[in-house]
Amino acid sequence: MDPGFRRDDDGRRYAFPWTQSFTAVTASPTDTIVAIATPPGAGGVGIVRLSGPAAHAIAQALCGRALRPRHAHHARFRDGDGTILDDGLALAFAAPASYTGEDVVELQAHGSPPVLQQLVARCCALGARMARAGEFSERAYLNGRLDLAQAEAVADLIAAGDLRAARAARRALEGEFSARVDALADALLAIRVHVEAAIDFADEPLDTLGGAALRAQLSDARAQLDALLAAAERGQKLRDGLHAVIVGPPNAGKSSLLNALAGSDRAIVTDVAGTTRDLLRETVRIDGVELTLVDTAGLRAGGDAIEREGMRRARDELRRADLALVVLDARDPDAGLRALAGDLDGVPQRIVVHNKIDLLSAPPAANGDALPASARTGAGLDAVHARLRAAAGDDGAGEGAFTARARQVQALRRAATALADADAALDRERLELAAEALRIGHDALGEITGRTLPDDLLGRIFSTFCIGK
Ligand SMILES: Nc1nc2c(c(=O)[nH]1)N(C=O)[C@@H](CNc1ccc(C(=O)N[C@@H](CCC(=O)O)C(=O)O)cc1)CN2
Ligand SMILES: Nc1nc2c(ncn2[C@@H]2O[C@H](COP(=O)(O)OP(=O)(O)OP(=O)(O)O)[C@@H](O)[C@H]2O)c(=O)[nH]1
Ligand SMILES: [Mg+2]
Repeated sequence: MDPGFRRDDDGRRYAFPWTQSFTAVTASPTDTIVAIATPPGAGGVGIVRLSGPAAHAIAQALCGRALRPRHAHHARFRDGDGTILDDGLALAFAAPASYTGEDVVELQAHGSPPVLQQLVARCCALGARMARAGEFSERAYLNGRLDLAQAEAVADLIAAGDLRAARAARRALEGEFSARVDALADALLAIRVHVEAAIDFADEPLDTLGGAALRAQLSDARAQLDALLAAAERGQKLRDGLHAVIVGPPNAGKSSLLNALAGSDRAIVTDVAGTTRDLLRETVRIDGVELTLVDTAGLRAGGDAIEREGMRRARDELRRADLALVVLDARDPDAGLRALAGDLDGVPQRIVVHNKIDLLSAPPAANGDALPASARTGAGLDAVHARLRAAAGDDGAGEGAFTARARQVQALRRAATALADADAALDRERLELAAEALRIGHDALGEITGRTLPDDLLGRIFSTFCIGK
């Protein structure tokens, strides 16, 4: 049913083989690439990875023996003059059964940066060249081992800041996102075939050509696409983590609260109203969940040119926020809230903190949803933590969530617009227009998995990966 894909023994999906439109991009790379695959710095073990047709010959020269694929060999890695660079494990994979789909060798040496660099240099002397960022995964993609969404999920997995994001990237890597995109693309293909066939019977009304079934299929596809778009939008947030912006009137204690939540003296705190001007971003982890906190300039009328620019940046940041952490002076919270006027409109979530409760003569009265706290004494901060944690955990990390990228969300939006256009064209029995809109929608979906791709996109995507990945 889906000839573009096969499954491996574990049931993992691989895009294979590539469709016709794709061969132009897959001109087979013939050079052998090398890179340090482990992170920079000293470590217990460091891995140098080779991929390409000369990988086995280069490794054989280094190790002084042939390597049996998929067996670990303990070997001495030697320089050109016979000097021992290191001893370690060599592991060979024969094409196509490897990560990249090419011949691959791993030299697992001691994790010493100068040793690893020398091993790379020796591989280059033997005919390899240094890999570009993301080039191993790019080859895995070009060889049909991973589709594009899966390759991007590899990079997202590596970059995941917490376990939730890592799990969601794993699901995208397993192909859950790709499978839903492909199912939708298949449905669109069937609809396109139907419309193209109907065009050939131009004098018949659509009704007599199975029009009702066609319209039902299209409306079904649109509903599926909307659900996928919503899931991908949540997936984008999962990848990026919750973006919480601290706002409030000057001097309310926003910077003090940032410092208290971050557990360090990041922001300047003074009793001068208008201390903070620039945005200050800090990544904090609460119970293993990562979120970004942004401290901003206090919002009020007036102020000098610098402060006004600070407020402009604060409002700008607030428009992109997932959550506003509103800090008010507990001694007069209502005045503070009034000063924020319409600034909080359109922010999806908010947590209101009444700060400086240590200055109140009586304990604070319950005040709606607001959390009484003191950035100075730490009172009430546990509740602020808990609310932030709940907000960050409530952004789609549930069962079945997968990471997605802006590129993918945009492609889904283009597809949704195209399907709406197709529907409108069918309303007016404009079959050619509908066919064209369906083609645009189909292509947009193909861009996500990389089955149909504008030329310049590949390089841009893989260049954001790490070297050695
Ligand atoms: N040492 C090491 N660990 C690693 C990697 C690696 O490259 N080296 N990986 C790098 O990202 C990840 C694992 N990814 C891999 C994916 C496919 C194959 C592979 O050899 N695939 C063959 C055989 C499949 C099998 O026997 O199960 C194939 O698909 O045909 C290897 C690693 C994580 N751990
Ligand atoms: N007593 C008391 N003082 C606090 C508390 N939180 C902050 N302050 C003080 O309030 C003053 C202003 O604190 P900041 O954290 O700089 O306030 P801000 O909201 O960042 O102010 P701007 O950056 O100017 O908008 C400083 O003198 C802080 O020490 C608190 O919980 N209790
Ligand atoms: Mg401040």
